[in-house]
Amino acid sequence: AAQTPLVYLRDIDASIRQDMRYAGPDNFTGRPLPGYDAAECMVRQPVALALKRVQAALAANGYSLKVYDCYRPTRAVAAMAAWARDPKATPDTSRFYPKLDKSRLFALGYISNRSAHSRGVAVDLTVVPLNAAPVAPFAPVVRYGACTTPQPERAPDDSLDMGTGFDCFDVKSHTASPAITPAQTANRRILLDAMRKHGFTNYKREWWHFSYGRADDGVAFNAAIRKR
Ligand SMILES: C[C@@H](N)C(=O)N[C@H](C)C(=O)O
Ligand SMILES: [Zn+2]
Repeated sequence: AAQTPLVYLRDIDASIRQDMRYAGPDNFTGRPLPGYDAAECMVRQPVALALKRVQAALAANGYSLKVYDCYRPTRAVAAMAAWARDPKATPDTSRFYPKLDKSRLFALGYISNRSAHSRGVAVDLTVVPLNAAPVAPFAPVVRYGACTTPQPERAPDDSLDMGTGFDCFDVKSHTASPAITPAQTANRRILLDAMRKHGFTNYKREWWHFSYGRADDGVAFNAAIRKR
C-alpha cells in the first residue's frame, strides 16, 4: 500500500503461513472484500518483527503461525458493515454465525467499525503443526457445518483445533470459553502464550484476534493491498 508505513509480512518472515480469507470467498460475506487486490498480509514493521519472534519460538516446538487477516483497508470495513445491514445478501454464510442475527455482529463486538486492523496493528491468526497433513481446498459449492461443530465438519483448515473455526461469531469463540474440550483449550494456550510473550494482546471475544498496542499511533488507512 503506497504512502503507508505498512510492510509485506512475507518480506520479514516468509515462513509464516498466509491464508488471507478476505481476499477470497471463504469468509463471512462469501466474497472477496474491496481493497484486497492481493492475498498478502501487510502490517506495520514493528508488528511484522514481533510476529517473526513469535514464529521463531513456535518453530522450535514444531509449529507455525498462520495469518487469516492483517491490515484491513477501511473500505473493506465499510463493506462488512453494508453486508451486516443487508438481509438479502447472498450467498448464505450463516455457518459463521449459527446462533446470531448478522445485523447484531457489530453491536456484539465481533466486528469493529474502527478496527485496529485498518491501523495495521492487528492480526487474526492461528497455529498450524509443521507436519500438518494437507487438507482439501475450500470449495464454495460444499455446504460445510457450522463453525461451532467438531473440526471435521467445518470448512477445511489445517490449524490446531481451537474449538471453533476462524471468524466464528459465537460465545464458543470467546478465548476463555468453558464450552470447549481440554485439548482445544490447550491449543488456544499455545497461541495465546506465544503471542503474549512477544507483546501482543488478545481480544477476549475472539481467540484469533491480537493487537500490538505499542505500534498504534491511531492512524487508519484505506489503500488497497496490492501484489507484492
Ligand atoms: C471480524 C474479525 N476478524 C475481527 O477482526 N474482529 C475485530 C473485532 C475487528 O473487526 O477489529
Ligand atoms: Zn481481527
